[in-house]
Amino acid sequence: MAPNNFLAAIAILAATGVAYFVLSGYRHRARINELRKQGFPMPAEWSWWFGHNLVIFRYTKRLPPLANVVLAMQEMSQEFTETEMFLMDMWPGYPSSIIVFNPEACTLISQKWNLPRPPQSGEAIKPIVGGQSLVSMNGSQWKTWRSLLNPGFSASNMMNHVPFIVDCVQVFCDKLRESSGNGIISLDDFATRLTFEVIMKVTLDADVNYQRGKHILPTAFDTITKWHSFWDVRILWNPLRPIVQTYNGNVINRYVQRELEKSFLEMKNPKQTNAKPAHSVISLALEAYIGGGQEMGKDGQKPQKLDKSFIDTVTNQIRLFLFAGNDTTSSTIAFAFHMLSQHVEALARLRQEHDIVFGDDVSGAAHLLKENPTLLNQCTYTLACVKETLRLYPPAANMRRGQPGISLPALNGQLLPTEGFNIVVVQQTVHQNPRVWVRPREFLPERWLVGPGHELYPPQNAYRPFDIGSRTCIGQPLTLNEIKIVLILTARTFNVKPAYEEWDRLQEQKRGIWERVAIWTRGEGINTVHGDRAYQSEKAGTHPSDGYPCRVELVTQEE
Ligand code: HEM
Repeated sequence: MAPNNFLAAIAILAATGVAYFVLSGYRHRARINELRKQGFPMPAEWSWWFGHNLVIFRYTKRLPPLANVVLAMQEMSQEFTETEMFLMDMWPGYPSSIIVFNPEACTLISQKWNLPRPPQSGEAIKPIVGGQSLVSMNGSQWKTWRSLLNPGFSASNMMNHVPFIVDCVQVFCDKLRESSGNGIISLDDFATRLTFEVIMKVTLDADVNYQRGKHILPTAFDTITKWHSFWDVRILWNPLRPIVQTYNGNVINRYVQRELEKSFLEMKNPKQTNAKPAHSVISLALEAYIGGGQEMGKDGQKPQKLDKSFIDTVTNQIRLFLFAGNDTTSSTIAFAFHMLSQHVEALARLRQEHDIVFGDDVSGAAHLLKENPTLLNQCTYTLACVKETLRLYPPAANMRRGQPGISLPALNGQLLPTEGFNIVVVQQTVHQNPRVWVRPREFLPERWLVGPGHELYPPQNAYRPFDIGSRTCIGQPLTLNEIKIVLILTARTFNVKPAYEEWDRLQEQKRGIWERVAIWTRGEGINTVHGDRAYQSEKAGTHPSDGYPCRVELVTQEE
């Protein structure tokens, strides 16, 4: 092709692309404008050029710079108490979404209609997970994989993991003990290392000793999540991001696939390899793959080797578990410590429960738990503290795709068409909806122990940190066991006190000249959300700000 023709072809292609973009943008905004005129609830400040993107900016500016975007959504929700849902036109950066905090509508979305997940729920975590996984699958593909992976996460299988989790938490305790009286630590970092160790064992049966040292897999994983954001364009548009994430993704894939081949070999030749009983997620999924001719094997024959598409998808699933099992649980552990540090009466009652269930000898609890994991079920107040922490600091949102012919009933009776929109359930707002929750912003574990009829009794369907329905979080039993074990083995030994004031002073001293000038001209920024310095910040999921700097002290005999 002559150079002139080539340039002309490029110009035509570019002009067609621009025309298509302008036309679809016009069509999109025209539809929103029409809905706006019809009274579809949405922020009043909307424009043909920017949709509602400037509104988000206005709200995020009222929060600390690293506050999670869900906190801005929660603030916005206060303007929509009549409908308990509203539309945000975020095109072209993100599909326009109906933000929902009405518990009754949530039951329709996840339970009654079980709406599909939108493509964005997979795309948003693709750099972390690598490709198709449970989170992005829908229909029969999701069903097949979910039933293959369910056994590994069943409540009964989780009991098999209790002794190992206890061992990991004991290392966590040793580290806290070494830190006591020794300066500020990042509790989020300690908890992240613990939960990574646990999830590696639960999914791959691998001992990585990450709390004490380095390991190639969590290091690669940590690099990927540090280069990840669900919304921050400073990270998302960094040209180096895909290179760093692909390189580290390949490191993880190679590791997971080696483990997969090893388990497959052990399973095919149990006598030769002296294989132990299978408890890990990967072993149980392989067992179903080898044994279950109906779904994964060919013609009912036991497969002799793993096929490529199975290997690739199972690798993505494992990467998903490593991410979800680590990020959400570690932040919840840090927030649970935070809540107990602020509510001494709850901490006292928690300790009392542990005295009753495990006896006065604090050092004996680990052994008792390993011998009899069902003791966990007797710790009802401990569970109540975990539930209340998850109510106030839920780490995950729920996203679904609207469908033709499906309309959401708003609180005021309006019917809102969902076709073409994503639906985002912001758990923070559902969990603190003052219409249905009594004293919504207070940490009150006792609400989980009172009976129906009591004013604190939790309203139906308004508590959904793991969401409800067939797509409920697969990791719920693991999470609850793990955090309960952490509290049982730490609460009577350590006092954890937030050290934000000291931390902020240290950061102030480290400021360079330009930073000081900038602060002198525009003033100190906001660093709390509703008075909470440990607000949910942006680090892949919703972690406590600045990694929860704190000091650890040993509990004295008088306490
Ligand atoms: C505090 C801890 C956790 C919270 C609050 C949480 C929350 C959630 C939520 C809200 C969903 C969406 C459900 C829906 O769309 O209906 C979900 C799904 C999921 N979670 Fe979790 N999660 C946690 C821990 C874990 C752990 C430990 C794992 C795995 C090791 C895990 C794996 C998953 C998976 C695979 C899904 C997708 C399930 C499906 O679509 O079938 N999560 N989680």
